[in-house]
Amino acid sequence: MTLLQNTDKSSAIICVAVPVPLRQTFDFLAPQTGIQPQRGARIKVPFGSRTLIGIIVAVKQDSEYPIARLKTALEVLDTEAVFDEPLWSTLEWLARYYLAPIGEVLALAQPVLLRQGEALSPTSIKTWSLTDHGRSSAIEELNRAPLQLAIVKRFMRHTSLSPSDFKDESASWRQAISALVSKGWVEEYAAQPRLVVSRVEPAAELQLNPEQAAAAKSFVTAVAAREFACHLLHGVTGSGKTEVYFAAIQAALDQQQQTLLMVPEIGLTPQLIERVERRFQVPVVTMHSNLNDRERHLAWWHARTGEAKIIIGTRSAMFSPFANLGLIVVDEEHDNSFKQQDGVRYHARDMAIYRAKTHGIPIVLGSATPSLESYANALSGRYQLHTLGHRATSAELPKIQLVDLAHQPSNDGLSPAMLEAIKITLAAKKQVMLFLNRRGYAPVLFCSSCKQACKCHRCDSYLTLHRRAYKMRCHHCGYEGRIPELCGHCGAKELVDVGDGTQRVEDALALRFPEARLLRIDRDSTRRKGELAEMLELARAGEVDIIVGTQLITKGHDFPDIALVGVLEVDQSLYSTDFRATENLFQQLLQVAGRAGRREQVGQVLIQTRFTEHPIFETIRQHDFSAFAGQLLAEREAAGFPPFGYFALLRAESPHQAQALQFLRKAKQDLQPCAGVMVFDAIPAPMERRAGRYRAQLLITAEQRSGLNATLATWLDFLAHDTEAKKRANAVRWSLDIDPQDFF
Ligand SMILES: Nc1ncnc2c1ncn2[C@@H]1O[C@H](COP(=O)(O)OP(=O)(O)OP(=O)(O)O)[C@@H](O)[C@H]1O
Ligand SMILES: [Zn+2]
Repeated sequence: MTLLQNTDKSSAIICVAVPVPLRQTFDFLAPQTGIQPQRGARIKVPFGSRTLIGIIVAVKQDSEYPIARLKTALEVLDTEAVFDEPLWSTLEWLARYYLAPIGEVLALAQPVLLRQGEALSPTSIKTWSLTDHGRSSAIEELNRAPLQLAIVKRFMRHTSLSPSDFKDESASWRQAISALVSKGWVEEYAAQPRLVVSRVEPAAELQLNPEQAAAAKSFVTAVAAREFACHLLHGVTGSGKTEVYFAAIQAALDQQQQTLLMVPEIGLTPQLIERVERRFQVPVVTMHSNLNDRERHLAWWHARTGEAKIIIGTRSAMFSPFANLGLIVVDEEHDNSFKQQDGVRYHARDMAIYRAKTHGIPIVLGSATPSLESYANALSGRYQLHTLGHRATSAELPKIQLVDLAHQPSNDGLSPAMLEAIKITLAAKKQVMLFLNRRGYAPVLFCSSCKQACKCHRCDSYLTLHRRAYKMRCHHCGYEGRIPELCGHCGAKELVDVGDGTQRVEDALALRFPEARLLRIDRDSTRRKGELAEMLELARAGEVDIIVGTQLITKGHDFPDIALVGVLEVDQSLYSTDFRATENLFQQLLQVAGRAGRREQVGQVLIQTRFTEHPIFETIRQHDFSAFAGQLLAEREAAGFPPFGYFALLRAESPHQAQALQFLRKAKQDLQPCAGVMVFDAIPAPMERRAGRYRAQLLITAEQRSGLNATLATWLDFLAHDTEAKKRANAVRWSLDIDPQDFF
C-alpha cells in the first residue's frame, strides 16, 4: 500500500493502540490544542460511537489510510510516557509472543484508574495522623473506647492512616476516628500519599550455611555487575532460599536499586511481608488481586517513582513500571498461578525473564521443585544452576511412607495407620497437616436404587455435597441448589453421599480427636478477604493442632511445628491424561511433604494410595527431584512435548453442541502450517459442557517456536480480514493459548 503524505504539517498523525480485541493500531489526527502528543502517553479517541482511552504508539507524518478519512483524537492525557522503556518493549514482546491485541495488552498493564483517565500521579487522599497531644496522652484514657484505643495503637506502627487502612473494619471506625479528631488526638488532612517504612523490630541477619553462601555470592556479584543472566535456585524444601534472595536484595539496595519479588497467588502472606520488612528497613509495597483500585494505583506509583524499594507481588506486579530496577526474584517459580488463564494468557515468569533481559539485570528463579522448562534450561547451561541440597535448620528431610489402601481401607478418608500417626503426633504436642484436594463434604450424591448420581445441569460434572451450607454446588460453574431428598432420576429416597471432601474429614476428626483444635483451610472456609492470611497465621503460631486443607496449604509456608503430613488422596491424579499431570503431582507431593519437620526433629509424611507400585512414589520417597525430572524430560523429548516442542491450544465454546467443533474444524482447514508445525484434529474438551456451553479444542504443536508463531499469526490475520471467517469467529467464543498449562 502506498503511503499518503499528510500535507498539513501542523497536524501530526498519531498511531494509537486502543483496548479492543483487534490485533492492530489505529491512526488519528492529533488534537489541535492541548498537550503535545508523544509515544507512550494516553490519549482519548473517538471509536465508533464510543470514546476510548488508548496509548500513543507512534507520532508520524503519514498514514496508510486516506488522511481525509482519519478522525481527530480528542485529548492527550499525559505529558510523559506511562511505561518505562524496558516495560514498553516487554509489552510489545508480550503482544507478539502471545499473539494478543496490543491495545488490550497495554490496557492490562495499567491500573484501572489510569484506564479510566485519572492522572498518572494519585490524587491526594484523606489522611490521619496522631497530634502531639495524642502522642503525649496516656493511652489508658481510652480504655473505655476500645475502637479508639485500637486505632491509636495502630498509629504506633504507622505514621499515617487512610480510609483504605480500615477497609476490613466494621463501619463504626469512622465514628471512632471522628471522636479522636474532636478530642484533638488525631488530625485530618489531605495528602499526596507517601510510603512509610513500617516500624517493626529489625531482624538480625542469619549466618548463611556454605551452600547458601555460595549461591548468595553469585547473586550479589550478578546484581553488582548489572548484567542479564537467569539463575535457577533449586533448594530442597526448607533449605532457606528466602535468605539467599535476601542477600541478593541487599545487594540491589546497596546500589540504590529496586527489587521485584514475585510470589504465587497464595504465597503473599503477612509472614513473608513481615520477614521482608524486618530484614530491610526500607519502603515496601505489595501488589496483589486484593487491592482496591486506589491502592493499586498508589502501589504502581510508588514503584514507578522509585519510592518503593522492594515490590512484592503476584502475577500482575509484572506490569509495574520501575524507576531503577536492579533485580527480579520469582519464588516458587513452578507455580501454576503465574500463568494467567483468561484474557491475555501470559506466563508471568516467562515475562519476567524477558523483562530482566530488557533491563539488563539478573533474575533469580527459585523452587524446591522447578518447572521442567526451567530445569531443562539449567541442565543445558542456559540458566545458571545453584543447588541447596540440605535444610537450613538442623532438620533432615522428612521420612515419606505409603499407606496401602488396598490392605487397610480408609473410613471418612482416614486409614487406621493415618489415625494412629495422628494420635501419636498429637500426644507429642506437635501439629498435623492433612492434605486433600477436594473441598466440600462429598464429591458425589448417589442413588443406590437407580445407580445414578446428582449432576450439574449445566456442566459434565457431579454436584458436590456441602453439608455446612446445606447446598449442592457445582465447582465448575458455581451453580448452587438444595440438597435433594429424592433421586431426581427415579424418585427413590436412597441417596448416599460417596467419597470424601475436606468437610467430611473435618467432621470425622472432630469425632475422633475431640480435644484437638481443628482448622480447615479451603476455598469455602476462606471466602472473606484476609481470611486465608489469618488462618495461615493461626497455623504458623501453633494455635491449632490439626490443619485439613486443599492445595492452599501445600506451598511455601514455613510452619515450625508440623511433625506429620498426611496426604489423603492422590489416586485420581496418578492416571490423568494431561501430559503435565505427573509433573504437577510430583511437585505438589514434594511441596506438601516439605511442610513437615522444618525445625529440629525429623518429620513424617504418610501418603494413602491404592497404587503403591506406581513409580512416582519411589522418587518421592527418595526426595529425588533430579532423577524424576531427568526421567520425565527424557519422555517429553521422545514425544516432542514441551520444553522440547511448543504447544498452542485453540479453544472454542458455544451453546450449540456442533458449533464450537465446526469452528475449529474450519480453522484447521484455514491454518497453513509452517514447516515442523502440526495441527491435530478438533476434539471436544475433556469436560465438554461447562456452564451450559459446549467446549472444544484444537492442538497445534511445533518443533520451533517461530514456526508456531508465524502459522498462528497468519491465521489470525486471515480471520481479521476474511468476511466469512470473521462471521464464523463471531458466532462462537474462542481463545488462543500459547504454552497452555492445562487441557481442560
Ligand atoms: N542460615 C540459616 N540458619 C538458620 N536458619 C535458617 C537459615 N536459613 C534459613 N533458615 C530458616 O529455615 C527456615 C526455612 O527457610 P525458608 O522458608 O527460606 O525455606 P525455603 O527454602 O523457602 O523452603 P520452601 O521451598 O519449603 O518454602 C526458616 O525458618 C528460616 O528462618
Ligand atoms: Zn456446573
